[in-house]
Amino acid sequence: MTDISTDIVNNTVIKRPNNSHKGTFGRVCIIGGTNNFGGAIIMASKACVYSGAGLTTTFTDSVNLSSLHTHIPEAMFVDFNDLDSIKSMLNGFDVVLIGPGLGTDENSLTILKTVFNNIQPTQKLIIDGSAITLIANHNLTLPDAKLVFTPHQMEWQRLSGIKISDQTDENNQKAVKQLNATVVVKSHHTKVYHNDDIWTNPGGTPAQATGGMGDTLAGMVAGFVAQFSDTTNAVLSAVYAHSAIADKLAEKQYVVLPTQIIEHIPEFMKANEKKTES
Ligand SMILES: NC(=O)C1=CN([C@@H]2O[C@H](COP(=O)(O)OP(=O)(O)OC[C@H]3O[C@@H](n4cnc5c(N)ncnc54)[C@H](O)[C@@H]3O)[C@@H](O)[C@H]2O)[C@@H](O)CC1
Ligand SMILES: Nc1ncnc2c1ncn2[C@@H]1O[C@H](COP(=O)(O)OP(=O)(O)O)[C@@H](O)[C@H]1O
Ligand SMILES: [Mg+2]
Repeated sequence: MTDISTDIVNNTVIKRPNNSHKGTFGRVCIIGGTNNFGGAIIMASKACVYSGAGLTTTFTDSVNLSSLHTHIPEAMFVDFNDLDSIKSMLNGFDVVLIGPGLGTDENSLTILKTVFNNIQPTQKLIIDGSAITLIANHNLTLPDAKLVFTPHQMEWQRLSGIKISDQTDENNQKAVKQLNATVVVKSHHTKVYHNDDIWTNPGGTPAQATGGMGDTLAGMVAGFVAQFSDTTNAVLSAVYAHSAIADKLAEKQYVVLPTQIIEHIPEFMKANEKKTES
């Protein structure tokens, strides 16, 4: 088992090449936000854009459109009830994140199934929040794609069948291998599992215990995975950055809001970027 360290971030967050453009830094699709969870998809989308993804498109309920664009005009919008658009557009993205505020009703299930039926093996699919609960509730078969899951302990219990009290590294690792995925099990000591490797996140604070904190992390993971070629290191760097920013803010704040973390992502990445071009 290894602690995630600043070294991983320093070697992952590369200096941007001079001749780059938005297409260099990945096309991301973010799907979620039923009419009562609009905030979740806005936070995930904003975190993704602020992490540096080249192009971010948010597929959400149309009731969220004006608030999405008020908070993050850089994100594009598609109505997630337009299943034909999901089918025709999905393959144009390098990274797909599904789940923040997606909800667990029949409509949410239809959207998730549409994504599963159309995703390609070369695409990176990040599965968070309600999407994890839907997979567990409906025993869905996972698609062939490069999978990353970001469950909190209760979602992990639903998906893996391992009770929170039994979520040891040994038990978790067995379940992760069956999923053939990278899994971030979020808690006050977040762990990341990939094949035989296990990492512990050394940071994090109870000041982070507020709704939307995981939606923000999911957006960061999507943004990092879109830009940095090694997916596991990109996931580890996003997990580390999320809590390192929170820890810093918590030195002076009783509670740290997800939206405050988002504002500090570009500054954290600059302070921790690799010193040479690669
Ligand atoms: N502003 C928004 O729109 C928000 C939307 N949200 C969305 O709401 C949906 C449901 O997610 P929830 O997680 O709220 O509900 P869930 O029902 O999936 O899980 C929450 C339950 O898990 C328990 N739990 C046990 N261990 C935990 C741990 N280590 N971390 C977190 N919870 C733990 C909690 O006490 C709680 O009872 C998701 O799609 C999520 O993205 C939430 O993120 C809250 C904010
Ligand atoms: N006490 C804590 N210490 C450290 N990190 C925490 C603590 N409480 C919550 N977090 C972090 O906040 C995030 C919560 O994720 P999640 O429960 O999915 O939030 P939401 O779905 O409301 O956005 C995780 O990254 C978790 O590690
Ligand atoms: Mg969550």
